Amino acid sequence: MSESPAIAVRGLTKRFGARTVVDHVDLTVQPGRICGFLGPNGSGKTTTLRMICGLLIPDEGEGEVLGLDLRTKRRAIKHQIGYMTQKFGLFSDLSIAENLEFIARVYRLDNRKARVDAALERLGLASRATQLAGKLSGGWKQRLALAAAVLHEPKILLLDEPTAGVDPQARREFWDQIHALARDGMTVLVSTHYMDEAERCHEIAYIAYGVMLARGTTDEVIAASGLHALRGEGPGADRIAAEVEARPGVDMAAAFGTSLHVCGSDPAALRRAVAPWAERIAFEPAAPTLEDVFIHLMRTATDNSVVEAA
Ligand SMILES: Nc1ncnc2c1ncn2[C@@H]1O[C@H](COP(=O)(O)OP(=O)(O)OP(=O)(O)O)[C@@H](O)[C@H]1O
Repeated sequence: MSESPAIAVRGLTKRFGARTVVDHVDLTVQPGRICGFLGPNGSGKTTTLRMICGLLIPDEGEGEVLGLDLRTKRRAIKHQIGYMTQKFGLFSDLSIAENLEFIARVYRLDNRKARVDAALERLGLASRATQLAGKLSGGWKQRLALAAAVLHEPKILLLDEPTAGVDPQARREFWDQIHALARDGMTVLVSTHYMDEAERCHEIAYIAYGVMLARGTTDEVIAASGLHALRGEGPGADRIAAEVEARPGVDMAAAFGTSLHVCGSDPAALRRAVAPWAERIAFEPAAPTLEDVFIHLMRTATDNSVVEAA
């Protein structure tokens, strides 16, 4: 397919004072794709997303968003962005429909009734339209926030940790909605700390301390990490994580239930590391997880926040 990318940015950089919080980030995302941003707290995920969407001016870098020049067409780009922030404001004593109507009026949208009805329908809110927003559970509130973010039918949706504190069922339903929007052609950028959410993205970008360290589908990111893992089962396997992790060749070891998950870059060194326990604990090759990769990347990245403290 020769479709132009929804987002194609190069060398995006942002500094706050002496500190570079986003350092020459490149990113290309095709239309209708869901791209997840992961990384430690304060790593520049939100700042990167906000620059890409024209909400923040980069200090360096260039690119096109929806075919528009990021440096000169930020206003036009912003009009085509829907942004759901970590904290969204709802009027708790207005109903779901009234909240959406209010937002439509504030943003001076045309065809307000049709837009509100379409958003209610699209996000499965129609049957609850008259319910007061203040009485909604966390999951439904997120859904209302999502409806508000897409009311103007943006081409790009920006979600900043959209399901923090929401239960697994509501999270799953929320993500079904995100996929439905992407199927209709919306490009979605989402920051998250949840592995299950990362796995629901078409592709992910891992940013640590402003630098993009990994990019691709989850399988590609895991394969590119070069990590290997072992799973240990046997008496006391869940109690030796700290000892195993202290051995050379082990990146990390953690108990999962009664078993032990061990991971590192060199399979032979991993085997040597667990040899002292091999008589009572059976170690079998296991698939490294996305979490293994992220922890590995985080530990090998340089924390630039110390500059700030200096
Ligand atoms: N307007 C600002 N002025 C100064 N520093 C800022 C500003 N906005 C963000 N920062 C700093 O830049 C760094 C990156 O912040 P950002 O919110 O992009 O990180 P993040 O990866 O989204 O973090 P989290 O996962 O905690 O949401 C942080 O140290 C933050 O304190």
